[in-house]
Amino acid sequence: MSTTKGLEGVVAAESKVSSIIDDRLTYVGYAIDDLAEYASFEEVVFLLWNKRLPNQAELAELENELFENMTLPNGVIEHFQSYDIHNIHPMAALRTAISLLGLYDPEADEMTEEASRRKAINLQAKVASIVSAFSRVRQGNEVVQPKKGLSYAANFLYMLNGEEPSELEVEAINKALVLHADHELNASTFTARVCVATLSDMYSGITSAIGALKGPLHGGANERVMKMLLEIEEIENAIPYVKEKMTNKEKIMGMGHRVYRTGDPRAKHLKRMSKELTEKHGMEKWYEMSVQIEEYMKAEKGLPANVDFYSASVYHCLGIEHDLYTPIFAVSRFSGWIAHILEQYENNRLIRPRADYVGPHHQVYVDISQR
Ligand SMILES: CC(=O)SCCNC(=O)CCNC(=O)[C@H](O)C(C)(C)COP(=O)(O)OP(=O)(O)OC[C@H]1O[C@@H](n2cnc3c(N)ncnc32)[C@H](O)[C@@H]1OP(=O)(O)O
Ligand SMILES: O=C([O-])CC(=O)C(=O)O
Repeated sequence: MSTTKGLEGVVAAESKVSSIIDDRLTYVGYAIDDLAEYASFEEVVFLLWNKRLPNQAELAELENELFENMTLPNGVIEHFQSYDIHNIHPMAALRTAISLLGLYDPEADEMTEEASRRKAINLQAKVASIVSAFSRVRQGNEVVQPKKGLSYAANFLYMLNGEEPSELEVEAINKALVLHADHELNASTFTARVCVATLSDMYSGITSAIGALKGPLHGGANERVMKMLLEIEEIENAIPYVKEKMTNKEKIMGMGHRVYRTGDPRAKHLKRMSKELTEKHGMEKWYEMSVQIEEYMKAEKGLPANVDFYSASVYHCLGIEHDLYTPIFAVSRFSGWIAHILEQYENNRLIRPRADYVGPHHQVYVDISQR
């Protein structure tokens, strides 16, 4: 048997959700550049789940359903209060909270289209509330209820900070949510599909996917990009810092990608946003430092920046706690995971590859007293 380490280049599913062809990303055939420029996150959610853009009435209905389902069961908030929250990573808390949420849903194992749709709304609505409630509880603040009339992005910031966000803040978060929503068969989406291909339930699929997104080679990279920028501290330290990392064979977070060769088409949108926000907040050094790292890695190693790279300085300017960066990624990616889970259910077959056994053969069992 031949193996492909990391399944590189292996085509493991057919999908109508998103595509990466010649380094161009589309959601259901719509260019990411257009969606990032013009679409609300709710429109993208509708697109990914229904494979078409909504009309006004359909969009209003989805917005309302998401709003109506944002309030969390008390048990989820109480569970945040039940452990040493300061020593818990919010991705671990989110993973457990979603699993817990499944226990409150009498239809968790129901497989009808209608039940799946209700679960999809429930999960997408509540993930923003869970991430913000975790942060509020950790800071010793009251959990904030969503506000009618605000968009999903605005409500997320409102529940997080307890005050209505500015237009620029909403634009930044909406754009980030649109850009992170789906990405073909990335590691966490694949994980979700493998899980539900056993005909397990949607809560299990999403919980598994959160676990995969949490890792630093995937969604966990954005938090580490900010950690790196803070360690670098001043612009003149950037290149020596990167050179030393490369000499030590350490990876530069936010750089490189399994699929993109010329560059990640999402990065330029976040780069623009980073420039605008860092200038507005007098934090230009984070942007300038990032540009230097990006240019060095491209020129010296041929490695382009990925979506995680500039999102770090964007979120930093919005005053978001650094360990919430990956949970924000998850808030957005729920939409893609759900779209893929629905697609998997529609045309399911168990996903079960083989392993090339490379261990010893013909071992003779020896009694424990003789070992
Ligand atoms: C949303 C997302 O998930 S985007 C990705 C987020 N992850 C990161 O930003 C973490 C940093 N990047 C990486 O670790 C990788 O580029 C990945 C995981 C994204 C892709 O990995 P793979 O396709 O498996 O590439 P792999 O890790 O095998 O790297 C190939 C070569 O490029 C080098 N390389 C790849 N990425 C980096 C990096 N960020 N910094 C330094 N060197 C790198 C590797 O060291 C390796 O070099 P070698 O052939 O001399 O040993
Ligand atoms: O596709 C990947 O491997 C990782 C990625 O960029 C994403 O999930 O957005």
